[in-house]
Amino acid sequence: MTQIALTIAGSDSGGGAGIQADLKTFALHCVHGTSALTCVTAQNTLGVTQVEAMTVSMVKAQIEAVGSDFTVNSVKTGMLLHGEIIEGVAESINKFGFSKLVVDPVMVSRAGVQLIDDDAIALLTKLLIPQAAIVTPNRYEAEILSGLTINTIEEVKQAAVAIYERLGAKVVLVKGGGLLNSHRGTDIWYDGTELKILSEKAIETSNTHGTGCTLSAAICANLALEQDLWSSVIAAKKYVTAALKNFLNIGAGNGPVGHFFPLIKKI
Ligand SMILES: Nc1ncnc2c1ncn2[C@@H]1O[C@H](COP(=O)(O)OP(=O)(O)OP(=O)(O)O)[C@@H](O)[C@H]1O
Ligand SMILES: Cc1ncc(CO)c(N)n1
Repeated sequence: MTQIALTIAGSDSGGGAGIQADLKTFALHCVHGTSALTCVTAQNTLGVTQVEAMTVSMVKAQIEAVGSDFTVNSVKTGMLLHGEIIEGVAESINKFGFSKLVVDPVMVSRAGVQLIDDDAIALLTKLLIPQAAIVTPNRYEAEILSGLTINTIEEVKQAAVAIYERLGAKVVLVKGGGLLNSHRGTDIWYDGTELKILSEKAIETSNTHGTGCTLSAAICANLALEQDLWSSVIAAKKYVTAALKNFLNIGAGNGPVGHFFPLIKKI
């Protein structure tokens, strides 16, 4: 049987993050990838130079086209840009009752660039995070969502608990890529009862563009393949770590992870 995943996210012209990272990740998991594009970024390894939103009606029409024709096994959201797009996406998600929902609350990139309007943060928090099976903020997004400052692993844990308690998230996975050197491979899971540490040795590279999108897309793909949430996260962490080890040294800035490593290398 063919499993189908849907990504609702922005385009990265450089191909390392956003919808391009998601579709590659779905493909490498043998999951049929579908997409609803929210915005287009002119972006490369050096940064974002321009952003243009899709209309809300076009975003909803894409979700409608996919949801009305296919059995969608899982969904992820990425860069949503505006409050109006978030409202439209939340409406469409409710309409189709997508239950295996991964919300990557894309607000600030690892490079510290804001990727969402200020007023959209409150709507993301109100309309999407409570619907999600799992929410996957990076260090900076976790600071915004929890209102806490994060420098240490202890503070990552406090932020994960705060996001769970304040925002009604079912499971919170705070990603540690933006932490200090030795903690860069450490993520924290909190599900209301247990705090779990997912730790991989930090990889020495600046070619980390798209790690967050890739992790959430891999979780989404594993959910589509009917793995439970914890197994999906463990397997996704393995995939992103291997993709990072096989980073692509392209462009003048921070290159992307190598999504297609299973096809070319044995690791
Ligand atoms: N240098 C590194 N070594 C090992 N693991 C890393 C490294 N950088 C990131 N990771 C892992 O990659 C995953 C994504 O985390 P990260 O904090 O980079 O997300 P992000 O900021 O949303 O990424 P991006 O904005 O580039 O898409 C996490 O599992 C994190 O632990
Ligand atoms: C389109 C897009 N989505 C997400 C991110 C976060 O890495 C990015 N840089 N660009």
